[in-house]
Amino acid sequence: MGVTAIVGRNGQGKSSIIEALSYAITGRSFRGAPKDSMITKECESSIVRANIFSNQRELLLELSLNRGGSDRLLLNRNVTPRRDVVRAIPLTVFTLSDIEIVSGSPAHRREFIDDSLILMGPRASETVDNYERLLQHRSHILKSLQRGDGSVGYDSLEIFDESLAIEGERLIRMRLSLLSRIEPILNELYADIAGKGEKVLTSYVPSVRTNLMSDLLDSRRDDIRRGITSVGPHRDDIIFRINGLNARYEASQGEQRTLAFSLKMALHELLRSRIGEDPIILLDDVFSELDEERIEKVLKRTKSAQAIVTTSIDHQIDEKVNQKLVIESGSLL
Ligand SMILES: Nc1ncnc2c1ncn2[C@@H]1O[C@H](COP(=O)(O)OP(=O)(O)OP(=O)(O)O)[C@@H](O)[C@H]1O
Repeated sequence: MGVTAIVGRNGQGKSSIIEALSYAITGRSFRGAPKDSMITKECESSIVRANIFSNQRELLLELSLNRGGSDRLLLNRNVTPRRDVVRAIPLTVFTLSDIEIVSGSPAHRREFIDDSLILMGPRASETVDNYERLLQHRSHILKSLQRGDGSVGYDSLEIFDESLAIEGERLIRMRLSLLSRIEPILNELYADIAGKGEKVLTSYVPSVRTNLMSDLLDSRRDDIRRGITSVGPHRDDIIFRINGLNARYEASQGEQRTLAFSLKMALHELLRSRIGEDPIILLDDVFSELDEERIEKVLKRTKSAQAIVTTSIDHQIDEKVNQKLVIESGSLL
């Protein structure tokens, strides 16, 4: 347990270590980077090998990535499906771009809440997937009705919209329920880091005016003309208010980052109570806009877990973490 800091100047490979670890576990780059950029230039493959202590067990995780070929994911030397690895090694990752959950477009907040739902269990995960699949299907139907190529009839939308409305309403209910569980933890965390008396309120902003089925019906003609579904959870937003002010527009960068961190950590706490242990925490270069006091509070919050943090700020970091490693030109000294 405890915090390991990886310290180094810009461009030495700090983010690459965090990215390699989270890519090996989740199969996704938090920078949105394609697989090929995970392989050293002019090389054909790369290997991530990590000894991980998770679920009270020592695990050996090995991922080999091959340019233009298929990849191999091994857990304790056995080929293992990605979803089993994700389940075996719960993870909380917080990076610079997570500020966009607060400062970015509504799509970032929807992605945060849906990704969080996926971690909450198979039922929620299935609802997120089903809605996404149905929405894509509806988009195909709308486009072919728009073209008028006769491949689908208008009445196919009738049956289809019923399923979409049921799944969409279910997704909204799940998002609302998760938000109501996140909010008290978020408040506790935010007030601890930012100062007592700071109050965060979350509100869900639905695109639905009456109920989803009748709104789909009302907008059907327009949707066919535009080829898109104009109403549903994929058009909703979440507003975070700090002391009454909309954090997207009115909070400082430091406040936005603190709020984004508190959100991720609130989810971390929910996950911990679900699985009975702390997920591993990876924090990539997130201290830049935070003052000394906030950095200390953030680190204190991660101490009960196994955490790796990267930073270029070496100033007194040794006193705040359990061990410090220095990185230079891609190698840990
Ligand atoms: N596929 C690749 N092949 C070779 N070098 C790469 C590849 N992808 C990234 N690099 C290089 O690796 C170096 C380390 O990048 P990384 O983002 O890990 O640095 P960092 O220490 O986190 O820097 P910063 O503090 O600026 O965020 C960069 O110079 C980058 O250009």
